[in-house]
Amino acid sequence: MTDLKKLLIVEDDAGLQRQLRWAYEGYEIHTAANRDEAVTVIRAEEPQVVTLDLGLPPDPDGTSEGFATLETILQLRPDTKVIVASGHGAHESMLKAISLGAWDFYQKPIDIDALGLIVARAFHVHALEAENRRLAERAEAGAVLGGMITGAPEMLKVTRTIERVAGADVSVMLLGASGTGKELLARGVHDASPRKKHAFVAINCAAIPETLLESELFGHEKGAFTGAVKTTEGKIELAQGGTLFLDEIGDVPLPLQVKLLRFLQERVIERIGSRKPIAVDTRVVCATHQDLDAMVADGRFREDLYYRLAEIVIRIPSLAERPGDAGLLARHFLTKYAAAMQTGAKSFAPDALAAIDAWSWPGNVRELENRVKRATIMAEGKMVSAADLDLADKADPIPINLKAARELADRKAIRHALARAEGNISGTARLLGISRPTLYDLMKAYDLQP
Ligand SMILES: Nc1ncnc2c1ncn2[C@@H]1O[C@H](COP(=O)(O)OP(=O)(O)OP(=O)(O)O)[C@@H](O)[C@H]1O
Repeated sequence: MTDLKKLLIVEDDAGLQRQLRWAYEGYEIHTAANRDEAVTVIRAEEPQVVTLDLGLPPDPDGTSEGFATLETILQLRPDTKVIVASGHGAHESMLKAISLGAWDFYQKPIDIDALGLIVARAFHVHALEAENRRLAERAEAGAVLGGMITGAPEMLKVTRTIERVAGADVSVMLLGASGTGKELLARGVHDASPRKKHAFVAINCAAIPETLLESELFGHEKGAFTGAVKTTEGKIELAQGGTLFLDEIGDVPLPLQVKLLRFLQERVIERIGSRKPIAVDTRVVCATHQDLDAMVADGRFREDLYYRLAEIVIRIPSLAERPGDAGLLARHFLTKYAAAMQTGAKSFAPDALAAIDAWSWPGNVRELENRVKRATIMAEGKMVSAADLDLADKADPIPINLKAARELADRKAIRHALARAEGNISGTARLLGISRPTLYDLMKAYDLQP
């Protein structure tokens, strides 16, 4: 929406309409003499403020058409500030108008100066509300949980869950595909917890050879094995007081699972080559992209360890399951890498945006970050193209069409409701929250059978 202040005057008296039109300065004025004209202006111009005469044709001496117009305006643009005018002594009509959502009222005959003040205040409040909404949207769609960029409700739900569980000293298991941000979220758990002043220690159990993993985790004494030239603390010990993040927990071999379980039960470790127990107070967060339930079922992962690690289980949606996030993250990474590498790339060309939206992102955020980083270097001008992202020809040829999307959603909901109501039309309409005639119309339009 533009910042231009647009005022719609709905008034059927041509003389009064003219008088009002010239009474204001600094606004773009539109006029309407009846409901239809008002609706046309609301749709086309989206005025922030409307003055509405309740006595409109075909009921110029009553209020019915005025109220109907008020309701239509608020249905179309609920944020519009509607100031209602009515004849002297029409106290009840005013109260009704306010209860229907009008912002303010004034009584005829019109006092131009007083009305001018009400209109100016309405614009002011509208601007404040719009700014508030913008700020709230930015906060929602921006960085959450220190550094997580998301605007997707699916992911915001995850971050809120994490914020809630961070304070309780429970173990957290993050399940999600590679590159979905599990490590970032594990860090989020740590940063939002009372342990944040202590260390966050991460170890990727899949990246370390089996033979070294035990020593990495538990540490070793000097001379414990060939090559152990000095005593070394393990990652568990290093996370004393803080948080230990065990990435790819599904890759821990069974013998080491036993040792991990013992640590989680007794909260003590022994370095390799030592019998001295060392008490360690650390919170464990783990993650995996594997199906741990299946691994437990066929004996590849210990069930008792699973329950120790999974006091809270959080599933991280893939990037494809978070509509809109790919574009948001792409812009974030473009800004970041263009600044870091001092390139001229500033924005995405339309074909790049379409490709980003349509691509399925099998490698999730990591893939997106890599593609944008590469594209920032490859782009020749200010615009990053789909080819720079190596996504040319990969955009979905189906254009986004809201009508088609709505029809699909309608069909799905009606089919579900019909199934639940066992084909009963009244029951189906009730479940859907619509009237029977509306349901009949929709079923006819979509050619659906009960
Ligand atoms: N929502 C996000 N906002 C900003 N950066 C993100 C987001 N999600 C992931 N990243 C970045 O994407 C990269 C991959 O994320 P991360 O390492 O947390 O994923 P992962 O799920 O732990 O991956 P893997 O399972 O492969 O270890 C990192 O550079 C991370 O900073």
